[in-house]
Amino acid sequence: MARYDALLIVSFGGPEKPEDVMPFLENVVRGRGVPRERLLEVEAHYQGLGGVSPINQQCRDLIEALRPEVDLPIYWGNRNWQPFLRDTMREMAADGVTRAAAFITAAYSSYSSCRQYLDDIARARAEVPGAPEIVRLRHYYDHPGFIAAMTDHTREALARLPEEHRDGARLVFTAHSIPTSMAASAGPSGGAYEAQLRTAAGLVAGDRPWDLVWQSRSGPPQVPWLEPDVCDHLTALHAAGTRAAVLVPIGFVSDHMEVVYDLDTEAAGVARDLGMHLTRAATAGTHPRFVSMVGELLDEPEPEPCPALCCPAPRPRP
Ligand SMILES: CC1=C(CCC(=O)O)c2cc3nc(cc4[nH]c(cc5[nH]c(cc1n2)c(C)c5CCC(=O)O)c(CCC(=O)O)c4C)C(CCC(=O)O)=C3C
Ligand SMILES: [Fe+2]
Repeated sequence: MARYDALLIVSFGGPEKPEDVMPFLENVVRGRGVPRERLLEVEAHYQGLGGVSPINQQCRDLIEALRPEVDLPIYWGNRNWQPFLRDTMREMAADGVTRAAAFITAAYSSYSSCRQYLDDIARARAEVPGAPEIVRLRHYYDHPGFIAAMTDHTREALARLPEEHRDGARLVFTAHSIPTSMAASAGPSGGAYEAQLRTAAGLVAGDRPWDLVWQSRSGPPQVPWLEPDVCDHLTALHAAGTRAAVLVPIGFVSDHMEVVYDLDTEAAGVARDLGMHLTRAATAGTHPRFVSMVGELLDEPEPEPCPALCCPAPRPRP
C-alpha cells in the first residue's frame, strides 16, 4: 500500500485583489505587535502591484510543474490567505484522503518558517472532522536539488553583471530577518535558522567569498531582530571598495513580494544610488532540480516529526 494518498503544498498565501490586501495583512500580524505605520507601508507595496501578491500564482506554477513528477493528487492550502488550509483540509476529507505528505514552501527551522506552519496545519485538522493525517516532509535547505537550483540561478545572475566585474563580485545571501530571540530558540538546540542558512549559502558559494545578511524586518522597533540589513550591508561593502554584488535570496523558495519589493525595488535602488553593479539570483521557483527534489522527498523513508519543544512560539504582543 502507498504510504501517502495525496501531496499537500502548504504556503504563506497572499492577496490577489486590492480589497484583500488589508485583511491578509491583519491575518499575518494578528497578536504580533507590528506597528500600524509599518502595515500601511507594506500595504502600499502590495497596492503598487495592483493588490496582487505574486506568491499564489507561484504556488500554482509549482503544482503544475509537480504533476508529471508526482503520482498523487496534489492539494494546496495557505496559512494567511485563500485557499486557506482549513478549506483544503475539508476538500481532502471529502475526497477520502487519509494520509497526505506535506511540502512546506519554507526550507528552514524557526517559529515563523516551521513551527507556525505545523501549528496552522494542526489547527486546520482540528476544525475538520475526518481530516487526513499529515506527514510533514523533511527540511530540505541542504538537499542537492535545492542547492543545484540556487547554484544555477546564482551563476546566471553573475553572468548578468558586466564582464569586467564578474570576478570581483561579492555574493550576498539574504533571508528574512527574525527577532533575535526567535533565532536563539530555532531548532531542537537553538540557532538552527542561521546555522542552516549558512550551510546552504556555503554550498552554493563554493570558493567565492560570501556574506549572509537580512531583509524585510518587521515587528515593533524596540525588539531586536537579526542584522545587518541588506541595504546597510550594500552601503558598507561599497564604502570598503566593492563595486559589484549578486543578491542571492537563499531564505525563500519563490520570487514573492519580499523578493520583488525588498530586493528588486529597495535594495536595487540603494545600489543604483551608490553606483554599484547589482544583480539578483532567481529563487528555486520551478527549477527542474527543485521540482524533482519534491519527488525524491516523497520516496525517502518517512521523516521523524519535529521534536515537540523546538521553535517555540514567541509571546503574543498587544
Ligand atoms: C522567516 C520568515 C519567512 C520565510 C519563511 C516562509 O516563507 O514562511 C517569511 C516569509 C514571508 N513573509 C511574507 C509576508 C509578510 N511577513 C510579515 C511579517 C513577518 N514575517 C516574519 C518572518 C518570515 N516571513 C516575521 C517574524 C514577521 C513579523 C510578524 C510575525 O511575527 O509573524 C508581514 C507583515 C508586514 C511586515 O512585513 O511588517 C508580511 C506581509 C510572505 C508573503 C510574500 C508575498 O505576499 O508574496 C512570505 C513568503
Ligand atoms: Fe514574513
